[in-house]
Amino acid sequence: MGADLRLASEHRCFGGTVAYYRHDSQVCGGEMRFAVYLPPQARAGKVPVLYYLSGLTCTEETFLIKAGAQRLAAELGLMLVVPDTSPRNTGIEKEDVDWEVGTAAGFYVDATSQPWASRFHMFSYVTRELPELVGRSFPARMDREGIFGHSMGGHGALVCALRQPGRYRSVSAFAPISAPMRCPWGQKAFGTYFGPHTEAWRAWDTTELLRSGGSRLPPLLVDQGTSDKFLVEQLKPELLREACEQSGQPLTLRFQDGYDHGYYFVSTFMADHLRHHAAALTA
Ligand SMILES: N[C@@H](CCC(=O)N[C@@H](CS)C(=O)NCC(=O)O)C(=O)O
Repeated sequence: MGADLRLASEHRCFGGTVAYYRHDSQVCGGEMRFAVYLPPQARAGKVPVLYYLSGLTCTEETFLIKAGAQRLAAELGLMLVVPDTSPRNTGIEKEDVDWEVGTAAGFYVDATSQPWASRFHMFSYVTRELPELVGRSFPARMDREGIFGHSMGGHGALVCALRQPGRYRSVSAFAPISAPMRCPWGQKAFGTYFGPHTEAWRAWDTTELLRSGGSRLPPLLVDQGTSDKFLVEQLKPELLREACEQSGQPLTLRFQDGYDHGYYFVSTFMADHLRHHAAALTA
């Protein structure tokens, strides 16, 4: 472990280890938290890295206690890296008044509008600073990275991949916010983090990135519950399908009958997603 990491807790899990860390982030200007699952194979050598980006209101712990990913990650030899969903305790006025912006709602973008631009740089954090830290602190194969996420984190995974074509070997999402510019969650967050000029928002919207950049990602796997209360107003998977069709991006979009938005849904289809990533990361 690097000297720059502070270990908060460590737990044996399916022969590997779940550990929670804190460190001083340069790009976010203060303390950040993340979690790592090291599979048993990491004791013998380097293993591929799969980043999971969580949704609104989550912490770095939510996925590891609710998604049930560790058993299969241990079998497949995948390292799981789970960042927190935003900086916390920044002192920014109103950071904690609304669950849709601020704390636990970083949206995996680099804010340009003050006061958020002083701390909310989650894109640079999850794509640059955190991977660098992981690469020098753990037995990680940094030439084999995959990324996935849920809801706000599904949007984050897709945008991180689309902004860096060729970087991630595998990409998937659970109930992603597919077109943030065209839904209330995204409009509120982007207005807060980038200001009112919507032209600047396009660089952070999956459907806009697909439309302007074309097919640039490995085949996508996306699962969406049909009883998800956010489906129609916030998530809009039909816009993702349309953008993928227009740009020639391969997409497997599965509607799962009767599933809602929460971790009972995520955990049900977790194995399919882990196998989707392992096929690309361990080949
Ligand atoms: N607080 C919101 C729900 C927020 C929510 O559903 N968050 C999702 C991600 S967008 C989640 O994973 N929550 C944590 C959990 O289910 O444990 C509400 O009032 O409806």
